[in-house]
Amino acid sequence: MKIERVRFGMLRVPLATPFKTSLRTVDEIADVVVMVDTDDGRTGYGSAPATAVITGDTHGSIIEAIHKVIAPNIIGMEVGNLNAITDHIQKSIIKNYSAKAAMEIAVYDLFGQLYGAPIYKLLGGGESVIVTDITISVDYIDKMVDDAVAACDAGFETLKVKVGKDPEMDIERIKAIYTATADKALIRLDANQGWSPKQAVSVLRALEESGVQLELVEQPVLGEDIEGMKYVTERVHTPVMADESSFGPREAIELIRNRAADIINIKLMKTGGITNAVKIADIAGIHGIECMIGCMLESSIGVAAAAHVAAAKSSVITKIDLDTPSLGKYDPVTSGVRFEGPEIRITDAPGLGIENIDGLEPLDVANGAGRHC
Ligand SMILES: C[C@H](N)C(=O)N[C@@H](CCC(=O)O)C(=O)O
Ligand SMILES: [Mg+2]
Repeated sequence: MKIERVRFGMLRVPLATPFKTSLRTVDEIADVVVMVDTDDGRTGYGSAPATAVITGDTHGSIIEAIHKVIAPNIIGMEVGNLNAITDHIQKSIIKNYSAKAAMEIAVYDLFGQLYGAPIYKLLGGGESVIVTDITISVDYIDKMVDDAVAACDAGFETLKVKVGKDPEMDIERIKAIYTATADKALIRLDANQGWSPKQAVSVLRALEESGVQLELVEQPVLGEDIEGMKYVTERVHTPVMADESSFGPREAIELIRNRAADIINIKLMKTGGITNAVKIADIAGIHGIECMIGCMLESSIGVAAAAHVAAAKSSVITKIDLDTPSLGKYDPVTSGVRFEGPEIRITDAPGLGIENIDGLEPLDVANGAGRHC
């Protein structure tokens, strides 16, 4: 089975309610979809969103990196030589992690099809049902409380509450949500880099002193501020998780060495795909550090790949934030991994098990389509 060509599509799914973080507000999932075709008529699927404020990637940059650089480097390669292909993907261009992730996901999908096994089994196997949290967007307090209560009623037992807009308001937001959802849900916070180190310590200490129990706080300060992460980690009881501070294995090692975070959030769009995600889980495992697997606001194609990694690495990846398929008005993918409220069920279909993607709009990239968006 040889890689013959790469095609592109755009996939858009409206959200049930806008997704709001300290960094951005979004009302639709919009992914570049890659279809990697083989000489024996198979197609592997991968996808990537434009999360410019986190990864620096746009739809145009994802398409250009794949079309001009990554695809020409792997066309003609045997799918069975997975390690050689992922090596080519990673080394063909620096950064461009979302483009690399989309391509790796598609190639792993093909690898699974080649051997007739789901990706999580090829990664070592594991439990095929995992449980995700759900995001509560940052908003007016009443709206956040209503969203949190509705999420609990829908069966979610862990809420990932977005903060980082205004420290004083954030304290009030969390106290109100904590009271309204008492004993029904575990609360994790994500400040998306919105606080200074001193603000983070003061907000978290205020919450701790008022008896609010938090599971963890994600990325309290700027991603590049490793000293700031360490400052917060050393001064609060609440476990601190690195998200924007941790992209690939190198950043994970630096964070662990500096004791700058207690937990690492692995996302395929930051690692450049499955290979580095597994490496980070292994590095963290060696150091006794737990990980979360997360996602960007992205389609269920990329999230399905992350679910396979989570299932295979469950001894280290103990926290799951794979909620975007639940935030969309519908799931355009109706086979493979199933997203049913908090439960994510991985089927034993080969690779990712994707048969069809509803509403996928083909992009004629060779003739210039999509490369300027
Ligand atoms: C969607 C997920 N729950 C999440 O919050 N992911 C990111 C933000 C992604 C985005 O802005 O697209 C995170 O910061 O953890
Ligand atoms: Mg985060």
